[in-house]
Amino acid sequence: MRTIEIFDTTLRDGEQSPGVNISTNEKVEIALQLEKLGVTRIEAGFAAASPGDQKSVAEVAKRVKNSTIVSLARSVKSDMDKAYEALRHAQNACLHVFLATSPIHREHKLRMSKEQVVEKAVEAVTYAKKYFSEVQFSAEDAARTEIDFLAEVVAAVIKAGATTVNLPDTVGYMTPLQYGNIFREMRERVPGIERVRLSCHCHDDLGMAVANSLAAVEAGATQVEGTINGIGERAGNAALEEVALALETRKDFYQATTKMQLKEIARTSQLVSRLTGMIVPGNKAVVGANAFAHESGIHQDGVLKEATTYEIIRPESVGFKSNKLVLGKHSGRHAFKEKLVELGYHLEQEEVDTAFAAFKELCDKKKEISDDDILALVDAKMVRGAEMYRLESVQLSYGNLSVPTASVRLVRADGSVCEEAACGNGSVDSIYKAIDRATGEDVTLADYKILSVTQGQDALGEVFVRLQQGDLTVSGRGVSTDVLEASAIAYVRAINKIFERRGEVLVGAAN
Ligand SMILES: CC(=O)SCCNC(=O)CCNC(=O)[C@H](O)C(C)(C)COP(=O)(O)OP(=O)(O)OC[C@H]1O[C@@H](n2cnc3c(N)ncnc32)[C@H](O)[C@@H]1OP(=O)(O)O
Ligand SMILES: CC(C)C(=O)C(=O)O
Repeated sequence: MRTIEIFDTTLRDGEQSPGVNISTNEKVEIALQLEKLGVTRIEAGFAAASPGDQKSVAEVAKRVKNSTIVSLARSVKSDMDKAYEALRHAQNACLHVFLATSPIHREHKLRMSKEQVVEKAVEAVTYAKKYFSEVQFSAEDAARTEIDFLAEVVAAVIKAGATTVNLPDTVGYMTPLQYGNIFREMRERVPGIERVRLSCHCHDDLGMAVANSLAAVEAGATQVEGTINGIGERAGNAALEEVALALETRKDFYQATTKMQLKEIARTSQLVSRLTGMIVPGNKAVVGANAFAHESGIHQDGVLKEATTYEIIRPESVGFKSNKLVLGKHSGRHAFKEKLVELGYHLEQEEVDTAFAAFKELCDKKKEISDDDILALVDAKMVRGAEMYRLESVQLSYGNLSVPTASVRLVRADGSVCEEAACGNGSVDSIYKAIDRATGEDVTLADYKILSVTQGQDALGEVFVRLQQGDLTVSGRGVSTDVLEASAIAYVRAINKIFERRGEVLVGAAN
């Protein structure tokens, strides 16, 4: 089994994400977490970019002990001098010097011939070696470089003393097969290449950064570069947590592993997201909020019976507490019952079925069902005595210049129907007057409270009412995604309690 070294560039290439600017203290905090995560190298910045970047590299170099600290530098002496200054106090340091090799970059950006590129690369590595025993050379845009010329540059920098050679797919142009072939070609063509670390660095412009990195590993790369959560220039870099998990989960195939402490992945991802402001998409592999969430009934049933039916990674193995069964309209009875037990309900099958039917109705109105929704729903369905009246429908005509008018349709316990309409001072008042007419009851509304049980625009609204009739005081509670419907339900339930309290016999129970 080979051990692949992990080179983390969250603090350098990751910080090249538009809009991201990480302070020195934040960089130190992330670097210490990366050290815990067990990455081999931490690229702390580009010391020559600004005094702030130089300071950050220096602080990280002072604080981190177990990972090698790296600074990037152009093949320019003044850049390398600044990197040296920043890295002086590091326990283990590496200078990362780069120069583009592809025809596009040579012609348009550097305006250099092939000969000048080789000469400058060798000169830079030779200069760097005066200060550093570890020197990484990156042939920027290696992936679009003529293969013969790339082999020439790689051979020359190894001869000059580079200890790591990195072959980046700077613009994310490669397919896995093509990128792997570059590594195969270099290993065949360049004598002595086996003595240096061979590194890959992939960008995600075509969504293939992780696949390309793994292809490089298959083809002999010994180091993978990337960032936490895949952040970085443009579409970002290879997400290191994905690379590590692919190697771990498919050890059988890759025959390679890393020294990463996988249990630290969740914490690292959350820290990077918080300090960079780069939100992790819900469906992101390994660290997204949905990566271990199951929504559909068939999957939930499978996972409850045996997690490996639908999970190839144990959430605990990457630092999450557990998987999640998200209740929604695709969920089935198994998951619903499991949730009820988790919430402390032990219901008979018939009650579960009743609550499940109500749950499915709610799902059609609401995207995601929270624990509070379930509590409110079960409470509303189960904790209820026999009823004299059931609200079948409520309709409202409302305009800011007209008097609100409500009509209600109630079903009595004996199955008969009563329908009434009324105007009122407001929507709720008109509904309550219509219910009074329909039931023939003379009651006083002593209290009315409205609460949002759950969060979001489609939250459940909960209404409490207190009614008085002579010496009798009763209360009622209604829950619905519509507060007016909740108001009507609460009122009808309170009226039912008046009948109960008066001891009037109910013929069958409407529900
Ligand atoms: C693929 C990558 O991610 S590479 C890393 C990218 N990261 C960054 O660029 C962040 C830090 N960069 C910076 O702060 C600035 O670009 C600096 C300080 C490095 C340089 O700033 P300036 O001197 O103002 O130059 P500017 O950035 O405008 O242009 C880059 C110059 O470096 C040259 N250059 C680019 N790469 C290299 C290299 N590897 N080695 C030597 N020279 C290089 C360019 O050809 C250009 O030279 P020119 O001025 O002769 O045309
Ligand atoms: C400097 C190199 C490694 C780089 O970031 C790239 O080529 O994308």
